[in-house]
Amino acid sequence: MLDNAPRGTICIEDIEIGMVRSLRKQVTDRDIEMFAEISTDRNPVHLDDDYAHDTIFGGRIAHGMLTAGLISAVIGEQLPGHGTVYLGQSLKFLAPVRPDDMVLAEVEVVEIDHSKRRVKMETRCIVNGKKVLVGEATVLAPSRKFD
Ligand SMILES: C[C@@H](O)CC(=O)SCCNC(=O)CCNC(=O)[C@H](O)C(C)(C)COP(=O)(O)OP(=O)(O)OC[C@H]1O[C@@H](n2cnc3c(N)ncnc32)[C@H](O)[C@@H]1OP(=O)(O)O
Repeated sequence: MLDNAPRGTICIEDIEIGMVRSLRKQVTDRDIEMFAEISTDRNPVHLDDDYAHDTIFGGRIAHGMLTAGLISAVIGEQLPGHGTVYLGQSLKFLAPVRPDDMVLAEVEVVEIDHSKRRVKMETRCIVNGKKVLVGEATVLAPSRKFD
C-alpha cells in the first residue's frame, strides 16, 4: 500500500533546509519474492521459513536493499523528485523489516550546495516508531534553469 503523496519535482531553487518528504508502504511476501527475483539475491533468510526460524531474526525478513529502495522512491518521486540523479547513499540497517511490516521512509534536507546543485539528506525508515534504517543521501537536483 502506497500513500497518495504528492508527486513531481522540487527544483534546487525551491529546496530548503529542513524540508521533509515521506511515503508509507507495507512490505509484503510478494515484494520480497519479486525483489529476490529481480536482484537474484535468494538468501534463504528472506525466502525460507524453516531456515529463517533458526537465525537471530527468528523468522523471514526483507532484503535490506528492498527497504532502502523506498528511500530512493521518496527521492525520485518527491524530493527533489523527477529528474534527480542519485550521487551517493550511506546505509545502516539497525533492525529487521518483517513481511507485512508497514515502513515509513523519510528524507530530510540537511545541506544544499546551490553552485553544484547538490543536496544532502538524512534518510531513515521507521517501523512502529522504531528506526530500522538510517543513512545519508547525496543527490544532484533538477534546476529550472535546465528545463
Ligand atoms: C545480503 C542480504 O541478503 C541480507 C539482508 O539484506 S539482511 C536484511 C538487512 N539487515 C537487517 O535487517 C539487519 C538489521 N539489524 C539488526 O537487526 C541489528 O543491528 C543486529 C541484530 C544485526 C545487531 O543488533 P544487536 O546485536 O542488538 O546490536 P546492538 O544494538 O547491541 O549494537 C551493538 C553494536 O553494533 C552497532 N550496530 C548495530 N547495528 C549496526 C548497524 N546496522 N550498523 C552499524 N553498527 C551497528 C551498535 O551501534 C553497537 O555499537 P557499539 O559501538 O558497541 O555501541
